[in-house]
Amino acid sequence: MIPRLDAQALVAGDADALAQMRIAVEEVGFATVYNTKFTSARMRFVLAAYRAFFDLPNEVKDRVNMARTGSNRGWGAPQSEQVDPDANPDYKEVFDCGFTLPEGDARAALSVYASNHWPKEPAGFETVIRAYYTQALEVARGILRGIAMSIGSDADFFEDKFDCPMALLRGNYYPPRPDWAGDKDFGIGAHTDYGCLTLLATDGQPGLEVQARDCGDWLPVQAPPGEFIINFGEMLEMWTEGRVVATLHRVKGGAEERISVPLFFNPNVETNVAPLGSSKLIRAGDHLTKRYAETYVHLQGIG
Ligand SMILES: O=C(O)CCC(=O)C(=O)O
Ligand SMILES: [Fe+2]
Repeated sequence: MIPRLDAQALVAGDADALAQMRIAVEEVGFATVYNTKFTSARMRFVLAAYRAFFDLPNEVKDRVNMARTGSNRGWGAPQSEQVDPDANPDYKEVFDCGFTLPEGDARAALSVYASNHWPKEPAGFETVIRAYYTQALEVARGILRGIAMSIGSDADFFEDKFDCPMALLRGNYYPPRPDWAGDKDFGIGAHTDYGCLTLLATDGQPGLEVQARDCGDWLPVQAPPGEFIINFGEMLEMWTEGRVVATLHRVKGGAEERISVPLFFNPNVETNVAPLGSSKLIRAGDHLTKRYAETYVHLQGIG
């Protein structure tokens, strides 16, 4: 069973919500979350902006193709990412944007803080997506407070490690599963997310499957617009000495097209995500750069 959490109760430190979060982080690796500040109408508006972008002809989207850059901002065409080395490149397409550092911050030279590539059309796309980015970061910060409390840490343990987060906001567009697709073809192949917390909005279409940790079965997970799916990534698993679990998930895809919008809430580049209490150093930026270089086809071999 995937826990279903009340976001506001969680942020307020409500004991039941924290107990459920603890099950989510330690046993399941996933949860769904309701009662955030996002209404279903607001989320439909954001999803519609992504849909309008993905509906453009490929020649138009190609003007912001990330493949011509050394980073991951802009459009990623179908087959531009291979999250599972044992599967074929994913048949989804994506649009990625990231964090803008304060003026003059020297970290702007790093690819994990690369400048965004905004398309000129659809009209208003940049404004809508930037506003969502800012609001989604706030929701993710609140959930991270809840995670910290649920595992017995200070509520603000993560705060200063996420003030300039390498947070990546993605729109995923899954066309109907192509008729040529075989056993090794996925909308997105089986993977764990690279960072700490993923806040995932979807258009309500089914498609996401999560691998049950006990029996290995693939369980469907769904949330309507206005509710979110959350999961925990590799950095948080390392950082908490395996107490928080990063769980495999995938999208095989079905007869209907589908849009999902994950916010990958990754910490500041310099954060040490080595197991707490160990004397090791694992820089968050190094882990993220390595995983990007493994999975984005145009970055393979870089990093
Ligand atoms: O589309 C989904 O539901 C999941 C997407 C996902 O796992 C990802 O983008 O990392
Ligand atoms: Fe994922």
